[in-house]
Amino acid sequence: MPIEPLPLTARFMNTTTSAASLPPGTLGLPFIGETLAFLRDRNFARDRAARYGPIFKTHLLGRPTVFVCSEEGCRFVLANESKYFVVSWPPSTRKLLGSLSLALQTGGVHYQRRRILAQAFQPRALAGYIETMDAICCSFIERWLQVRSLAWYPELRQLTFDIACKLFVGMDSGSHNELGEQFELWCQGLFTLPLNFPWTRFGRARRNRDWLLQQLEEIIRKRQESDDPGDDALGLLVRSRDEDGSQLGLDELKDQVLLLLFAGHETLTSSLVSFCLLVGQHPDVRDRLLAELDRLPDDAPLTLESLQQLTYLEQVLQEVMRCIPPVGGGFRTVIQECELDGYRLPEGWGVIYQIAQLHMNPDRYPDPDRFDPDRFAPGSDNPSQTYSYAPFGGGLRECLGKEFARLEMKIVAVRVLQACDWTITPDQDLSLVVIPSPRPRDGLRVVMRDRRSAG
Ligand code: HEM
Repeated sequence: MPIEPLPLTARFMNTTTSAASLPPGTLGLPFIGETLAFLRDRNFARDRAARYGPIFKTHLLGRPTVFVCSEEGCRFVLANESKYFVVSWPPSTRKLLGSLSLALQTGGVHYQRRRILAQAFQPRALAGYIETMDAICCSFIERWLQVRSLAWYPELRQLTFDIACKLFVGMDSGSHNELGEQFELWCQGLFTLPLNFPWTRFGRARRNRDWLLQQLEEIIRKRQESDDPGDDALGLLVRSRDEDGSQLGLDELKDQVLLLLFAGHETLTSSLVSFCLLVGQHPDVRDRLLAELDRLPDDAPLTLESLQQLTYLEQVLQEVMRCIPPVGGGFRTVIQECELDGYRLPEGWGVIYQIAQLHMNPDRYPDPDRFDPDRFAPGSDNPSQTYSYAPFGGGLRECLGKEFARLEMKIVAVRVLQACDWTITPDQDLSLVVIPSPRPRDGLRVVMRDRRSAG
């Protein structure tokens, strides 16, 4: 997302005066504040924004925190990375990702590493991923059509993990070996209280991290010792040099690869299951998607160009991520006191820019709970070019894998639509679990039928 110049009006400006008041809201109980409600209540931000307005204060994970839910507010936070704000994931996430992970690096090192990692997401690299993504996806679909009745979320999770393992570290069927199991347990600790005991989720996840790093070390060492480190993302990282000409060290490579495996499948699975849910609930949208797919040349391999022509699919995916953003928001710390919309943001406080609430603004999205892909129709007042729409964040830390994610979502969507007719099984809980990323509570149980054999 391009960063537009900021209006330096009196409402959005740095200030060292303490005349401005703190945002409205409550800090909750001593020490734990409102942490438990935040972790358990999916309407936490919605309810408080309705009560206090789009900028409110609370107390989370050990410190006072301001939620920012307005378009201008999100733009201010995202455009002022490193000036007033710096990324600061919760303590459990920080410890499990590792300090050498791009998501935690800041300043010049972050900039430099981002340039290196970005090479794995250039258009030429992306074009080279299509065949693998397509082949893995089609093999999962064949299996689903044989099983016919399944919980889709865990299946989609395996699919995205297999793709990430193959494209990032060259490993086949990652979800079917111990790596997949350990990885799942590690993910479960990412957003928890950082209590390091053998019986806590966080404590177990720390041990899973140690195990995963050992495996990654073996894989990385082999590549480093080989004359040909390979063409996948790991090969690229092993060959890369920073501006001083030095290579990334083993510890950093392990953290960066772990991040890619995580980022490369957790959020993607969420967006795919939401697509299957929402399209399954809207037959009119599915019919329009199928009509668009009929225009794809028969049996021709998918390419970046042919996928680009699927403009209605693009709209549907945008609306899916508006309604159920895979990442609910981003965590920051105020590094220099500033003023936002007349409120003081003190140095040291936490800030969360809230994507989920941003996407529910009725002024931008009339009847915001309605699933309506025509909101993103070309030529209309398309909100995707503004800060009212930010599923991938924005500014210096905009999602590095955005184009990879969009590509994989499109390929899976095309193949699923072409091959499968699915019905959402009644009598299941479709309400969303939101941490670490949204998914239907019962895993989206569906019954499948092969469209191709139905003629
Ligand atoms: C639908 C899928 C995805 C969504 C919605 C998504 C969303 C996001 C968001 C909102 C951020 C910014 C967080 C912040 O502001 O602190 C982010 C960062 C990031 N994403 Fe994604 N992401 C997706 C898929 C991916 C994929 C497939 C990859 C890589 C394989 C990836 C890699 C990253 C990385 C490395 C960062 C950190 C960037 C930095 O700090 O400079 N993401 N993502």
